[in-house]
Amino acid sequence: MIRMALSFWLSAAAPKAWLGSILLILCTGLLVFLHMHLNNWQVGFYNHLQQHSQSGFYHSLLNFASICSVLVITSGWQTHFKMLLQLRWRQWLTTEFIALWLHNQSYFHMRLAANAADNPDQRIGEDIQIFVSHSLELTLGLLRQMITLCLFSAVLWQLSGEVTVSLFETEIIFPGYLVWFALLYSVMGTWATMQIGHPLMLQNNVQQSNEASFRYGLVRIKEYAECIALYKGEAWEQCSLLKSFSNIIGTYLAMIRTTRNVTWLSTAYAQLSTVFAFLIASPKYFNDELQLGQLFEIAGAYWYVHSALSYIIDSFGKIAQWQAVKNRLEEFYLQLIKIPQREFSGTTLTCPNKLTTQELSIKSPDGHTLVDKLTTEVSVGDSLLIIGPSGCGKTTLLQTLAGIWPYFDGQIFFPSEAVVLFLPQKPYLPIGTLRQAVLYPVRDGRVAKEKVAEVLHMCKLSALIPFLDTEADWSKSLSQGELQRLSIARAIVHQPKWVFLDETTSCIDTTTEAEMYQLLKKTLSSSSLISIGHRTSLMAYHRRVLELDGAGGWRFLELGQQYSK
Ligand SMILES: Nc1ncnc2c1ncn2[C@@H]1O[C@H](COP(=O)(O)OP(=O)(O)OP(=O)(O)O)[C@@H](O)[C@H]1O
Repeated sequence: MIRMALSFWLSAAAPKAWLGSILLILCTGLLVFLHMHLNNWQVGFYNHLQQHSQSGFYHSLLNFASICSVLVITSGWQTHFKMLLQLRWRQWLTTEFIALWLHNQSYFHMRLAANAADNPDQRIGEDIQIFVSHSLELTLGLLRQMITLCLFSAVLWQLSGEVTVSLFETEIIFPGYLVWFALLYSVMGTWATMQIGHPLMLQNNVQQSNEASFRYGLVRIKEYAECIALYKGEAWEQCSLLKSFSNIIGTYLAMIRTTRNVTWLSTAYAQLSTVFAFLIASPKYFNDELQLGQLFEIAGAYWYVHSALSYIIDSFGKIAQWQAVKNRLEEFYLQLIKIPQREFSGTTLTCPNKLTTQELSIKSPDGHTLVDKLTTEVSVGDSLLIIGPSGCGKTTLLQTLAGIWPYFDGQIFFPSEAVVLFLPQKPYLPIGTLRQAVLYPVRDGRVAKEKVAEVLHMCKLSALIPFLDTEADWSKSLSQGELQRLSIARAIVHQPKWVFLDETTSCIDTTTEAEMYQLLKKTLSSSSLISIGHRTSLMAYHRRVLELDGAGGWRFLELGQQYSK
């Protein structure tokens, strides 16, 4: 995941990425340098105070003002460059993930996969944003602390001088003893924090999933508002939502406990460290080896070295959250790049003017055989009706022909170079104008408005013509029958050479259904028609009928033979 995310700096957006990064690093380095100046400034300031030098005091304040003004301006620019780089990185990463998700119909295949990554919407929408912002914040923080550590360790080493410890009549000299104290103190603190705080990483991961599931539950109520209202299922939905929310509460309570323990440790650690430097440097001060200004300079340098070394402790919450979203994105990314490489035993080849299957066997995800060794051929202009009991695999057969169902053996020769249109069982309309809905999935407006209006009129949808340019979520306001007739209008507008209809007229009365099929036959006279349906009346519009029995068996019915199911 990290390697994938870092390829932003090698992508087409690399010039902007590098420019932003360099400016950000320069600002960060300059800020540390200015903080070092401020620490050094303390020497003169406190010494002037100690010596009651008023002119020296004012001179120090003037110096302070000039350092601070550069610091303020640099801080502003650092924030600006950081946010800009965050935005560009997120934009690039989101575009990559959307492309991967939609590429090779991975969004569909992922639904079939066992242990598929949950809530891809949250992973693309929110996890990427957190990943990018935390990655930048943590990297910049690390960089800042490393520069701080290098600069201030040198200062502290010089200021510490040497201490001599007598051990068994041997004198041991420790140079830079304050640096060693800071190192020891921080290593102990970091180790203790990791011990206490490590559950936070897993808890963050679980909480991201809980939040996503809860949000999904809320969205489903919006989506299925009509069904829930008709069933009066409010109590059930409320119970289900509260149950989902109780998972959030449970994990959050565990997070509160872990965070409280980490806070106890980190606060005690930070408070102790403020007096620690004074404590170890004070003997020299009381022996008049140091002035007050120098004592403050040592304490300041110690504080910077100590805070650089305590980076993991200070950023622990952020690191835990970053780790959680990184894992979630990694899991999602691995599934997305593996799906197109999955091994299928069946093959689909291109063949002009003919749809052929050779020994085509289709299985359900749990291994149940739906169709066994189907061999058939449909020529251009021909028509075929597929029938069979509910759940026998009719839709799955169509999905296999369309190339989106992976569990099949045998060979399919599919006329994919010709214009092919699948009208699925559940009509789908994108959010937009009614004209866009009819033209879907074509985006451009090559088809004239008058032509679309004429087709709507043919499909008995004249009442919708005035709304052709009205934007709405049309699938919410149209009836199921209207949606199905709109699908037929779509087929007429696109003029496919092959049209597959999966129970496309199941919600339409038989008289209108007959009219729609006659219309299709007339307007798509040279096209092949492959339909799925339960009504025997549909047989009249197809030359052949294929019956599936759901246990793998299949047969072609003779014309006029009664459908027994
Ligand atoms: N995404 C899926 N995951 C698991 N099982 C599935 C999936 N899609 C279909 N199936 C199973 O495959 C079998 C065939 O389903 P399919 O939708 O093809 O039946 P059908 O004949 O079209 O039914 P109907 O006439 O009711 O629409 C069913 O048992 C169904 O549960």
